[in-house]
Amino acid sequence: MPLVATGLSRSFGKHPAVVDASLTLTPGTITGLVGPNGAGKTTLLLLLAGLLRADAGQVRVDDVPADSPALRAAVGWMPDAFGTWDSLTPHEILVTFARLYAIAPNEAAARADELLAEVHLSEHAHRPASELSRGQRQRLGLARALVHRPRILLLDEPASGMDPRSRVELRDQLRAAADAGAAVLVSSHILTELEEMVDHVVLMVGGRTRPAELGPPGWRLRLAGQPDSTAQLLTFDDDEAAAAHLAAVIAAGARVAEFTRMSSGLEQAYLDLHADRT
Ligand SMILES: Nc1ncnc2c1ncn2[C@@H]1O[C@H](COP(=O)(O)OP(=O)(O)OP(=O)(O)O)[C@@H](O)[C@H]1O
Repeated sequence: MPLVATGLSRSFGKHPAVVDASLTLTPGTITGLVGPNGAGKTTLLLLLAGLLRADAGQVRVDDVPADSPALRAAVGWMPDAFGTWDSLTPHEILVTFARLYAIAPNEAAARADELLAEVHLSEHAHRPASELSRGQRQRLGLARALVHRPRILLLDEPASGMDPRSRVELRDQLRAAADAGAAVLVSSHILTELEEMVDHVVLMVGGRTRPAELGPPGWRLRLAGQPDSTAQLLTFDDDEAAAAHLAAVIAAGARVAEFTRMSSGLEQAYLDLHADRT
């Protein structure tokens, strides 16, 4: 278990932003962090990254209490908006961060080239970062987070501002990081997208964490000529079971006009939070 957080709390003045939050990040898995605006997700990510001090609770990595410098060396952190040094180029920015993580100069330059190719910014490698679009900045932020091959990867709304192709690539990049042994935590409001990306979900509401119990996904089946309101809602354990049911319905002579995978278990779990946005 590389990262176990227990009882983390943090207030800003009298306002409790994170209250007794606990979670475990396991190597090789991607965990989603989901909650309404103001739920405390960013504050929790900052506590986990060692970038904000907790009022109470602790973070242990490999069962050793993680003090901030040790934690920061193990963590790759991608904020929701990546602020660049605009007078530097993306290549210089990545080399600078690599050097801060004590990567040797030659290796740092090679790693920067490799990551810029991976996030499709090679063309921009040697132009000022001020020329990057918002989505391109996000991709540079991802490269920055990966530069030292962190064992723990924390990403705050990484897909925001990215175009659809970049989002698909992001999903593949996070899976590759997990397959290489990283423990990944990613916050997002885009539940369908998140569900395709993650292995587990932690819900957050009012500063508190709770594990999400996701039901099986639902399918909607509508026959030709049926009004929308009479469509059947069905649940299946997996795609195979859904496909078998569809085949049987058609074989029995039904004229199926629509067979659609519906809102995910995650979306329902989120709506069940009944949470007020703050
Ligand atoms: N630096 C700060 N000073 C004062 N209050 C803060 C500060 N940072 C966050 N808060 C408050 O703490 C609460 C949690 O904020 P946080 O940014 O962690 O939420 P979030 O879940 O990331 O929200 P969003 O989905 O909108 O990004 C909010 O009520 C916010 O107003």
